Amino acid sequence: MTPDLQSQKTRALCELAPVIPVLVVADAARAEGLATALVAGGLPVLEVTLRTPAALDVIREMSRVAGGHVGAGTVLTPDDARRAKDAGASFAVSPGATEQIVRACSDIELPLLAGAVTASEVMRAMEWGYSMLKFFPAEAAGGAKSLKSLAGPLPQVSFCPTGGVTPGNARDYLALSNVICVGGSWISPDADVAAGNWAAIEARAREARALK
Ligand SMILES: O=C(O)C(=O)C[C@H](O)[C@H](O)COP(=O)(O)O
Repeated sequence: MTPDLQSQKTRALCELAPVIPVLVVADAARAEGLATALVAGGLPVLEVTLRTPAALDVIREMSRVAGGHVGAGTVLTPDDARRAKDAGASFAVSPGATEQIVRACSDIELPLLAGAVTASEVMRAMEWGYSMLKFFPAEAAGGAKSLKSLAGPLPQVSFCPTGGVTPGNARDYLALSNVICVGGSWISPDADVAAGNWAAIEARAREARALK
C-alpha cells in the first residue's frame, strides 16, 4: 500500500470524529469496557499506545468491539508495525517518520499516520507520498499558531495535532483549515480506566465529539 493510499485511509479515519483518544492501558481486562464506552460516546477511532506490556492484547480485545477502529500508537520500528497488525490494528500512528517505518507499513499494508512538525519534515513526508500527518508534540511545537503557519505554504497537507491538546485548546486546532481531528489522552484518565468508570469516560467522549 503506497503512502498516498495510506493517507487516504488515515484521512478517512480522521474524518470520523473530531478527537482520537490516545490510550495507555495497562490491563487488557479493561480493554473491552473502555472501547465500548468510547465508541458509545461517539469516538470510534482509538489509538492504543504500545507503551505498556499489555498493549497488543488490548488491541486484540478492542478490535472485537463493534463500530470501533483500533490503531496502534507509539509505533517506532518495523517490528512494532508488524506486531500491531498481527494483533488486529487497522492503522498505525508514529510520533515521527523514518524510511524504515514508511517502508514497513507500506509492505504490510498498514495505513500509517506519521508524525511531522517542521516544514522540512512535512516536505519529506510529502515526497514519500503522505498528505495526512500527525503534528507531534503539538503544544510544545508551537501549537495552533505553528500549524496555521504551515497551512500557508503547505495547504495540501492535513494534520491530527497531538500532545498537549486539551478540551481548553482543542477548538483552536479544530478551527484550522489544515486540521481534521486532534488526538489526546484526556478522555480516559488512568484512574477512571483502573476503576472501570465507563460512565465518566463515555460522558467525556460525548463532550469531545461535540467539539466540532
Ligand atoms: O505515544 C505516542 O506515540 C503518542 O501518541 C504520544 C501522544 O501523542 C501523547 O502521549 C498524547 O499526549 P497528551 O494528550 O498530551 O497526553
